[in-house]
Amino acid sequence: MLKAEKLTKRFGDHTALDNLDLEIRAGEIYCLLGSNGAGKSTTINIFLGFIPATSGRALIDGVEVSVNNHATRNLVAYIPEIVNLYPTLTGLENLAFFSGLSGFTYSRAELAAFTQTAGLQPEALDKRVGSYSKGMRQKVGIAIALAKQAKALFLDEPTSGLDPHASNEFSQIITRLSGQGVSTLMATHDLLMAKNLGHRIGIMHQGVLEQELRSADASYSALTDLYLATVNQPA
Ligand SMILES: Nc1ncnc2c1ncn2[C@@H]1O[C@H](COP(=O)(O)OP(=O)(O)OP(=O)(O)O)[C@@H](O)[C@H]1O
Repeated sequence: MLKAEKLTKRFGDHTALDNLDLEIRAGEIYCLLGSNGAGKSTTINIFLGFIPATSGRALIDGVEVSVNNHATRNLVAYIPEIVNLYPTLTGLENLAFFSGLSGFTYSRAELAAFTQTAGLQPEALDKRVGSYSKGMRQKVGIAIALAKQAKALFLDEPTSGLDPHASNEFSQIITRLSGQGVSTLMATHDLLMAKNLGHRIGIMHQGVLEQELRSADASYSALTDLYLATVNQPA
């Protein structure tokens, strides 16, 4: 479903992403770990078509990603730490607007059903997003993914700053989407979440995917040791 082939990104003479080979199957949740500046967001930004790769290819459902490629943009949804919505529009209006950009027109009842699946309280639907908590904004982000019928989800530190309850709710929804065949690439600093939510985990260091493992194959403590050994390598 998601594939990177020798994907490389240079900013000037700095290599932010170095020959990344990666494959994520339909329904798989893949968590990318790595210290600040390891290349996680760069990877996501290339898949989203926000920035061009210097060399190599990113493919979504067999279609090569390029900047402003609407074919691949329509297949994906993006949930960053703070979901970017229009604060003066309500949750429902934001959802109608963003799903409309992908060519979908839904009735109010259909939009409300997406927000319900995403876990947003019905009484919030007609309130302006400016009054929403971080967790509520993320639920609108998930509702947008559902409404767009996204095949791939890109999450960049989505639970950073969420309380444990909201974070747990978020994980449950991602797991449910995975059961429906949605592939997820999530950049996170939360090793426990990666272990509990991810099917596979990659650890990046200085632009290189240094380690890949199935989360079922390592205890939390073994994952922590591997992470520290990877990110503490000398430059
Ligand atoms: N637009 C840019 N121009 C120049 N350098 C950049 C740009 N974007 C990222 N970089 C550099 O590329 C490297 C990888 O950054 P990236 O944001 O992908 O890291 P990250 O793993 O997501 O880090 P964090 O955990 O802090 O979000 C860093 O050295 C960063 O400074």
